[in-house]
Amino acid sequence: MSSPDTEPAPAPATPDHSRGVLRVAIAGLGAVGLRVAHALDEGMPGCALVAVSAHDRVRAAERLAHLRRPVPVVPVEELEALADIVVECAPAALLPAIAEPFLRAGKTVIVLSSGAILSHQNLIELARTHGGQIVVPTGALLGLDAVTAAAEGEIRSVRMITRKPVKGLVGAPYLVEHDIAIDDITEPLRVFDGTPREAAIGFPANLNVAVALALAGIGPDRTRLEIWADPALTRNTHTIEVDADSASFTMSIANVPTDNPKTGRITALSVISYLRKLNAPLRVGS
Ligand SMILES: NC(=O)C1=CN([C@@H]2O[C@H](COP(=O)(O)OP(=O)(O)OC[C@H]3O[C@@H](n4cnc5c(N)ncnc54)[C@H](O)[C@@H]3O)[C@@H](O)[C@H]2O)C=CC1
Ligand SMILES: O=C([O-])CC(=O)C(=O)O
Repeated sequence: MSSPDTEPAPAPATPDHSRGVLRVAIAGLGAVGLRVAHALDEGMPGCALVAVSAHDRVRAAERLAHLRRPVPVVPVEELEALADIVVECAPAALLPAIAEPFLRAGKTVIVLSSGAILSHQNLIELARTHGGQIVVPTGALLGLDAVTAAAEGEIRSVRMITRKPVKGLVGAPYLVEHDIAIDDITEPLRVFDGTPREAAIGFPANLNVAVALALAGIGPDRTRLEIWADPALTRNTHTIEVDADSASFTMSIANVPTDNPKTGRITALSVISYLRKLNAPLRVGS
């Protein structure tokens, strides 16, 4: 038996690409998806972009042509066979088609169209049955860690006030249905006062954040929500007021829009920070 002195030095650690690398797929290559794709392509320890889905596959291939490691553009149904985790950042109606195959395989789905979870709650059961996970990132919001922590105690009330520039709200089904014209307003106008459950239907491309807040806290029927159209604003702003037995807090965020005026820049960054934390030696925030 050799003594410790004479034992060969252990081989230097080298990255093992055969296992441990999470294969990431992106479904939807718009404001969020493209930014996340770039971040993954630039390199993220433990994560590799392996495939994307897009509405227009030719255009998507063009948008991805300059990636260092090009990936295939495939229909959403083909993503699961290629990846361990999918970032859903497509139109809300596609949520089941994107999420179901991954959840059935016990994998993880990062859901940006969080409003659509309310009308597809069977996905939660599917995740439970097969050992998959639906992750709703903080997205365009803030402080969901504080809200979920407060929910471990008793939350008495959660209120959110969203103010958006007119072009971020125009065309929302609720406005059309209720004949609320906002194109020519000169003063802030409250266009909605209700719950995230109602807003998920009336403002499907706008109020994912309110549903995320509701899921973190006291649910989509007890959370109160106001939406204002404000012609003087250039940023999507959300203010949250929480009253709980552990703490009361008020938080605000003013989001710089992307090319898609409905979506704040921080949304994609929230996904990127989530992916980066998965393998980080120091993880801050829950
Ligand atoms: N949770 C949150 O905090 C936030 C959620 N969102 C939501 O995230 C989602 C993505 O947002 P954005 O990137 O801003 O939207 P986007 O409209 O810029 O991008 C969506 C992309 O999906 C593509 N698409 C359409 N049909 C498709 C198909 N069959 N297969 C694959 N891709 C298809 C579209 O062509 C488009 O490029 C939306 O549902 C949006 O409402 C947006 C901002 C914040
Ligand atoms: O809620 C959303 O889906 C998007 C939003 O308000 C924002 O980007 O500020």
